[in-house]
Formats: sequence, C-alpha cells, structure tokens
Amino acid sequence: MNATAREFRELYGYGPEGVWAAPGRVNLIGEHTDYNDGFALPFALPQRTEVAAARRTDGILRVHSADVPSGAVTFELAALDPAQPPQGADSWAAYPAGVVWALLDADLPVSGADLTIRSDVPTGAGLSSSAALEVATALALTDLHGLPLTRPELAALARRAENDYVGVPCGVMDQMASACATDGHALHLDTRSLEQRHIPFDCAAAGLRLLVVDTRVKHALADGAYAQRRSSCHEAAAALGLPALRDLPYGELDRALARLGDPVLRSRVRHVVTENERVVRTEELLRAGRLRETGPLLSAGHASLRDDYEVSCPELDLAVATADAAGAYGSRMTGGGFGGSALALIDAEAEAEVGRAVTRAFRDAGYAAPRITAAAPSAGATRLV
Ligand SMILES: Nc1ncnc2c1ncn2[C@@H]1O[C@H](COP(=O)(O)OP(=O)(O)O)[C@@H](O)[C@H]1O
Ligand SMILES: O=P(O)(O)O[C@H]1O[C@H](CO)[C@H](O)[C@H](O)[C@H]1O
Repeated sequence: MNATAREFRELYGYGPEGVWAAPGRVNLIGEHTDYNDGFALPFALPQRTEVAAARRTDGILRVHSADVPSGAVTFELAALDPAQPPQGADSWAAYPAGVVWALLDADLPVSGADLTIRSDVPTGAGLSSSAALEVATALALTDLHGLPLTRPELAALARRAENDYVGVPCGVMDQMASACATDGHALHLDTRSLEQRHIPFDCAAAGLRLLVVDTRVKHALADGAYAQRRSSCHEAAAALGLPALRDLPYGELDRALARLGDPVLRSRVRHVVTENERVVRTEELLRAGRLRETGPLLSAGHASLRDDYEVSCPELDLAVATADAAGAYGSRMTGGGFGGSALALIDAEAEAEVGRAVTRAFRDAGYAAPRITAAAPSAGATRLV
C-alpha cells in the first residue's frame, strides 16, 4: 500500500479515497519575472508531495503532515478567515487550509476533508515545497468534489491561497510548474496569459546533468525583501507608463532606463527586461537541441540577479563560482534567492567532480555542507491511487 495512504489509515482509522501528488520545481531561467507578467522556464523535479484524502460532509477539514512533528490540525470551513491563518507550530497548515478557503471563496463547493501529507521536496530550499503542497491539495480536493478546473486554473487558485491566505506575495510560476509540467520537458510560461509550451529538455540524452546545490540557507519569502522587489518593479512600470515591465521590449531598454532617475529602480528594471530576453533565447536554444549553449545565459542570469536585482547571497555565489570553475557550462541561483538552491548545467561525467569541488569550497568557507542532487525534468501533478 502507498505509504501516505497507510499513514492516513493509521491516523484517521479509515482508508483514503485516493492519493494525489505534485512535484517541486527548479526554474531553469526567468527569475523574478512572474510578478512582472513576464516569461519563465521551470521544470518539475522528481521529488514530490503526496496528499492522501477523503471527503467529509460535516464542514470540517483535518490536515496532518508526516513531515511536521505535531498531530492533525482541525478547521471549521465556515470559520476559515484569511485575517487569522494558523500560527506557530500549526502555521504550515495555512497552505492546505488556504486552498480550501480559495475554493470556497470562488464558490466551488467543498464539504470538508481529511488529509495526510508527506513529501520529499526539501522545504525552504527554493524548490517550491509550498507550491507542491498547495497544488497536491487543490488537485485532491477538486477531484474528490468533482470540480472541473483546468490545470492553469488550479495553479491560479493555489497561488491565491498563498497570496491571500498564507500571506506570501509570490507570482504564479511555482504553482504552474507543479500543476502543468510534463516529464522530459521544461515549461515555457507566459505569466500574463498563463499560456504554456512544453519544450523538450532531455539532458541525459545529450550527456548532460543538471546539478541542484541546496545551500541549506533557509530563505523566507514572507520577509520584506521579496515584496520590496515586487513593489519597485510596479513603481518602475508605473513611472514608465506601462501596465507591467513585461511591456518594455528589450530593444527599448536603454531609452527607458534613461527616463528613470533612481539608480536602484534602473537596476531592477534592467534585470527583469534582460531576464525575459534570456528566457526567449534559452527556449530557442532548447528547441534547436543546443543545450550546452544555454550555459552562458544561465551564468548571465546569475550575474544579473546578484548585481542588478541583489537577491543572491555569499553561499549561492560560491556555489555558482565553484561550479563554473569546475567546468559547468553555466550556473545560477534558482528561485526567489536570499538562500535556497543553485543550478549548474554540467557534463554527466563531471557530476562527482563538480559535487566534490562545491562541497570542498563550502567546507573551506566554513559554511554548512550543501545538499547536492541531480535533477531530471519530471512529471507535473497527478493522481497516484
Ligand atoms: N510536506 C510539508 N508538510 C508541511 N508543511 C510543508 C510541507 N511542504 C511545505 N510546507 C510548508 O511550506 C513552507 C516552505 O515554503 P517556502 O518558505 O515558500 O519555501 P519553498 O516553497 O521554496 O520550499 C514550510 O515552512 C511549511 O510551512
Ligand atoms: O523562492 P521561491 O519560493 O521558490 O520562488 C519565489 O521567487 C520566484 C522568483 O522568480 C517567483 O517570483 C515565485 O513566484 C516565488 O514564489
């Protein structure tokens, strides 16, 4: 029997109606573009979050996570209030409760549920464990209640839970990647229209590996820096008379920068506009099967995040510099930054060597040992049982 289903049975004393799973993600390129209506190119990880679930008819939601050392948290659906999300040891339960709140707020009827969660997506590592939890919960509840949402609608609902119930002002990239990605592909996302294209991305066939270096520096998006970047972008777009920075074409960047007085705003705009362009160029190279040539774009993306957007940290910079020096085609931080993970595109046979070099560099710098894994583009959310 599936381990999450077994845990459900042990905890609640009866069997679940099904088990659903949604993956974490790595963003290949297109960072801090999703709240600017821009482009991103994430792919799903093999690591995923499972949710075993059964309906209830009494307006009660019980949630339990095998990854949190506390019992089930119980909510009355009628009392779910975004002004009062659970706090302290129960704060994790805001993610599944937020999904139920978002469904009810959209007039999608949920009668109650029991849920058990378990995951192998590292939390707070920039690999979207929170989106995996939201999307797996949303898929379980919509399937169980017969609610016909498309995958982009499901992702938008999961994002609403995170923005308006949990209180994290993220964009939609993570939820879209988790809900919509397909095995062996990167997902080209237009975060304005939610249009998506599945781009073949078979590293193994090309003799390549994508190394994910989790620096173990916990990032926390709820703190102010992410929201600050977001509002700087919105301020710059307004100053330029644009709906969003997405509407500033790459070819007009210099002229637009000359119109912005504030040097900080100029840097933020330069990152977003050049990053959108890097996504476009990366997609072209992937489509042409020129995977290695994406390396310089990844590295340029990192420099832009470090210098113009100022969301890197010494551990991420060290991971990137060491991987590059050890022969990576390119590498960059991935996710929101301020910690979390870096990504390196390397030859398959260099995996052990690059891993050793990064581990040694972290030890020499006195940093905690990084967690290094290879990631293959994997499937999006699905029903398992
Ligand atoms: N399996 C899980 N069980 C319980 N809570 C989880 C699980 N996965 C994620 N979470 C919640 O999501 C939070 C991590 O979200 P976040 O800080 O945005 O990082 P990321 O999404 O990059 O991993 C955790 O602190 C926890 O509250
Ligand atoms: O740091 P993460 O939680 O993985 O990812 C965060 O930052 C990225 C930056 O591209 C996106 O804006 C995303 O919507 C947000 O959740």
